[in-house]
Amino acid sequence: MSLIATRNLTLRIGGQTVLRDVDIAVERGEIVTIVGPNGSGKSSLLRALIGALKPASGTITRAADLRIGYVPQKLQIDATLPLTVHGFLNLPRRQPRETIAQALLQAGVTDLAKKQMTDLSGGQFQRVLLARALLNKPHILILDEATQGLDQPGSAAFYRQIEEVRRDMGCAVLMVSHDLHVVMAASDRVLCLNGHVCCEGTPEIVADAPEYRALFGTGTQGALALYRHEHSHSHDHAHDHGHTHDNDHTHDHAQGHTHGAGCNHAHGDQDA
Ligand SMILES: Nc1ncnc2c1ncn2[C@@H]1O[C@H](COP(=O)(O)OP(=O)(O)OP(=O)(O)O)[C@@H](O)[C@H]1O
Repeated sequence: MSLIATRNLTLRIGGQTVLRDVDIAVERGEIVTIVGPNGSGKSSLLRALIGALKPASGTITRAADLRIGYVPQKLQIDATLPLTVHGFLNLPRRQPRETIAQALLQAGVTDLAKKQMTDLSGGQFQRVLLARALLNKPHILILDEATQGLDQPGSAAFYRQIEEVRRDMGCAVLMVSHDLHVVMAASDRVLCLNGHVCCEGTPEIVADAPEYRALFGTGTQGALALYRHEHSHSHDHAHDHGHTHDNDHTHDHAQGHTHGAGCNHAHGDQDA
């Protein structure tokens, strides 16, 4: 059984249909990325999955006792409010010190506990949000454009952390991202949304799909190929999708046609 799945999910906000007849499913341990233009319903879909938005029609099925860790797109913290990272992670419920330490470790920010939330850099802030989402040891992590505002090395580092979390905790990851060439390479499956599911499959299949190209053009192809090389490793999946691994280990060096963009990305990725 899937961790979470929708069937003919239709969402309406303020009388407007923002998503129509969406069928998606996330399986244990896989990383699925949702891409799509602004206003295509990505955040709304995530909000429905976490139970914050009621479907107009269709169903959402969650595995029994499913624990979800959610990283929102934005979170405003009052700049005048003194609040340490440790204090923030104790909201709204007090957590054992050990649990907080473990979550900070998994998010790659062990040294931030005593810092003020308002003193964090954008990248540190996102990792603290990630730590918060990890507190309840989720079966699935749901991230809504978690790297918004980060530079490319920062984004690449963040996604690598996500891959590490997946490896260590075995959780599935469902994320929305605009960092197409970075995130697609870190994903087992990509889903392209535009009011409905336009296309889905491995990053390569989606990048080649006419529907995807019509929305995003072909600009990410080279960097994408380079990233497949950078990320060529085996995942410890609790399950295996034949269709998601076909191209995982294609090691064609893409430097020839990706050099300009690819060097920066690869550098950021390795430094992280
Ligand atoms: N609270 C709201 N009130 C009114 N309309 C909303 C609200 N939230 C979302 N919408 C509308 O629903 C549609 C889908 O928005 P959504 O935020 O899900 O898209 P998105 O793909 O996540 O966009 P972006 O990439 O810009 O974050 C848009 O037309 C948006 O204007």
